Amino acid sequence: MKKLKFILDYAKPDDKRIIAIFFDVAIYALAMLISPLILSIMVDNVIQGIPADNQMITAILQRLGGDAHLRNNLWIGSLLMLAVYILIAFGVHRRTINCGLVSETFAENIRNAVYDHMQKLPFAYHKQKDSGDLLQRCTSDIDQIRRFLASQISEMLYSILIVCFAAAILFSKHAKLAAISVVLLPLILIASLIFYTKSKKIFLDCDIAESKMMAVLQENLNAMRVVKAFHQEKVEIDKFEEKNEDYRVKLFRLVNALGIFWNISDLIGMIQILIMIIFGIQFAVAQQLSVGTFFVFLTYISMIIWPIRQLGRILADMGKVSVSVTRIKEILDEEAEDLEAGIKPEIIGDIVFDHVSFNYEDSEEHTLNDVSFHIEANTRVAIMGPTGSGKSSLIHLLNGIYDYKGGSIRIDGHELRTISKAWLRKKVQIVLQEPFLYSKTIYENIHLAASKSERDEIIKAAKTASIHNVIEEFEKGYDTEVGEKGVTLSGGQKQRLAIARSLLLKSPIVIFDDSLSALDSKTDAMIQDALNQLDYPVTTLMITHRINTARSADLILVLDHGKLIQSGTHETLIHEEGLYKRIYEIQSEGGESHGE
Ligand SMILES: Nc1ncnc2c1ncn2[C@@H]1O[C@H](COP(=O)(O)OP(=O)(O)OP(=O)(O)O)[C@@H](O)[C@H]1O
Repeated sequence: MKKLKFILDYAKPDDKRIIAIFFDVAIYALAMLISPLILSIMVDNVIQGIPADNQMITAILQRLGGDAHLRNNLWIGSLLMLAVYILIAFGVHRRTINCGLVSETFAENIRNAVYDHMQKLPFAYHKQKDSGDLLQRCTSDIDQIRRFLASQISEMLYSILIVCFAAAILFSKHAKLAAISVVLLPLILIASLIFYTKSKKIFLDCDIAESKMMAVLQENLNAMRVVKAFHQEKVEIDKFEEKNEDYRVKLFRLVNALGIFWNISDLIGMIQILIMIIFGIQFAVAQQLSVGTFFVFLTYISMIIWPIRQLGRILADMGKVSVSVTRIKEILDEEAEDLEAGIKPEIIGDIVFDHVSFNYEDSEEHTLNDVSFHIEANTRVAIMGPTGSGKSSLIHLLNGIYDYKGGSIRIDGHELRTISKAWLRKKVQIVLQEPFLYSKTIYENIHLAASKSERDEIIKAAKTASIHNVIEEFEKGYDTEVGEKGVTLSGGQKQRLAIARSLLLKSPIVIFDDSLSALDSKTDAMIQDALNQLDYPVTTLMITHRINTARSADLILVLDHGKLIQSGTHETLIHEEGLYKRIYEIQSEGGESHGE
């Protein structure tokens, strides 16, 4: 019931639309039931001249000019049949449109709701979740419900109307033959229910096999660079073929099971029709049944068998819809981040870490352990340390992507947790090591977060990031498309574009997450000079493995295993026994240690 309410909440069908669907299905079912009746009247009462045993039929025949007139003008009967067929087409057409409107409205609303909600979920949620699974929930699961709304619900209604009315008409015409005509139908119903209950696992296996195949495909497309670099084409092809083969086998099992079910139910259905024909002929010979009524029996029984065979299918689909609703609800039930809650103070950029500790949800160990330091506003800080020492984790605490577990982080004296996340993320910019660029123009990519910026501000930011000259060399300059549709930028060019994008916001705190790593020393130095000459105060934090980048910093923080093991300036640290001095010595000898 809750799940139905969930579907209706998003489908938002108004009462008029629901009434219209009932009306369309009723017209369709009625017309389907009337057409064999007209044929039967034509055969019995018009062509054979047998008097009608029903007052209403007699009255209608008389209104149309009487049996003799109709016999001489058979086109009148044909015209009536045509009108009924037009009614059937009208009912089906209207039903498709109205059900389509409800199902498509549902799909659009739920897609928007899920997408909207996913944007507001914390980064930690996205990090934990498999993106392929999320994608499947947003596409296949929604489509499963959409298809059910588009066809199965009206089909169910149609089946109920047809089965009830056809059975009632048959029993009113010839109760004995009617009873004989439905004697095997419970068998078909039972076969259908058993089949769809038993085959649930086969359906599920198919879905799982398909999603595994899609996961390999998705991973392969994302990792194409690694595949090529390590010559893994053959391994990848084998991996895909294995999953594809598994999917084919599961699908074949399903097709096979479906084939067996359809054949068995076809056979029972045909035996049922045969039984009806044998008894019907006997009743006809005994003058207890007219040819027209016999024809009505034949048509109605075929019409009843189909919905009964389908019932199991509809129930199985209802099971799948229920699973899909649960999977979509799981996303929507996740608690969204309240980005606006909190204070919005002016920020200059004074940062204090006071005995800060942090660990990820899925990890018991401290990623950062009792880290304390003070960064004065408008200074430049280098963060160094071996890989996995906690550098990136530390900076992600600073813009509220993750929440610290112990201690206190204060920006300009304000406890970080009390500051609105939306506000904080405007004030603390992170330039990632591997920045993401949209498939848009260079201009739009830089312009992204600071939509109000003028063109000259964009050019100024690009100059500071030492990318302006490169952009100018492209034929379309700032209007050059990047990504899938356009030029491919080098790692260093992407980093510089991302730096320009971040600088445009003029945030008081800018963090470079090893985002100068793909630049040569000359460009690195040029950017640092430009940063020193910014016409507004900015506190800069740079994660780096290079002594050359760190040496001019006002403060160098050295992390190891989540602890702050050294802090000071280049001059003090090279005279102190420790990791910094070792890295310095190795890099001075000509090599570049990456802090290992
Ligand atoms: N999302 C996550 N969930 C669980 N553990 C994580 C997550 N991200 C990082 N870690 C773990 O936290 C520790 C610190 O990682 P972090 O990325 O902060 O190190 P780092 O110093 O920036 O390393 P690198 O120089 O290689 O980027 C590592 O042991 C890492 O495996």
